[in-house]
Amino acid sequence: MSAVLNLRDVSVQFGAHLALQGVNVSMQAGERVALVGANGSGKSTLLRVAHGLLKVSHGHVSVATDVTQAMAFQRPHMLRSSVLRFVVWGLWLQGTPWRDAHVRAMQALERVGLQDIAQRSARTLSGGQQQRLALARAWALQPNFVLLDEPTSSLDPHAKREVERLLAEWVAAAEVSLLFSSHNLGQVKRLATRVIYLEAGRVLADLPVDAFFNQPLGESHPEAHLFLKGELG
Ligand SMILES: Nc1ncnc2c1ncn2[C@@H]1O[C@H](COP(=O)(O)OP(=O)(O)OP(=O)(O)O)[C@@H](O)[C@H]1O
Repeated sequence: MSAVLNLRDVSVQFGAHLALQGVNVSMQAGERVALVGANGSGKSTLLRVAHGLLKVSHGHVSVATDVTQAMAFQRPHMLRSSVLRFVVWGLWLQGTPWRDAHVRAMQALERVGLQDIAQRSARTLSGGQQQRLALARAWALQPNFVLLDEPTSSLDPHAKREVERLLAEWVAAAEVSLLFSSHNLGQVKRLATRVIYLEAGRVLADLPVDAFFNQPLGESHPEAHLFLKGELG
């Protein structure tokens, strides 16, 4: 297996605040890694660093050269455009010719069940539809490394299940590596192969998913243990 992502001793500073501190993470191709931790623990920052959107203040980041990345954001920024255009635009930026981009965008919209509203303004979509649109946009790029920032946050239970089902289908059908943040520990159990627990910008636990949930973490990782108890209790 080869590393798709390697963060070595990475720190990110915003003013006086350290959002990430001495983070070491190496991800192999095909891994599905969940980032968990309280609000403000650094999950989104780590995702943005991995996607090259944020420069690190210290340390080193490398991404394998054969990797095609796509990221879907927690609150996707909807352009003043149609649903279809929103997806086409991502492909066009990637260098896909306009006509091919249209075909692939429609396929991606069908995949997430938005084909019937392809001409609607993206801004008029519900939260769940916007999350599905963000997935379609990422999907259309045919990435082999997908980064998702809380893919089902603020969705109702039905929409949550629906988006999660799409995600599970996607990662099962394609050889993709997945790095995602989530506050939904059930979802983490269902989708992840490995869990990284962050607190105040530091990695406090980095374990296979079974070990994270089943091992008594109390002695080895007291903070992660308390977090789990709080979230599950
Ligand atoms: N652009 C920025 N400028 C200043 N501070 C920032 C910026 N982005 C993030 N931070 C701070 O860095 C810390 C980590 O933020 P981050 O968004 O990575 O946390 P998170 O774990 O994703 O939180 P949440 O669960 O609420 O999404 C927070 O204290 C946040 O306020």
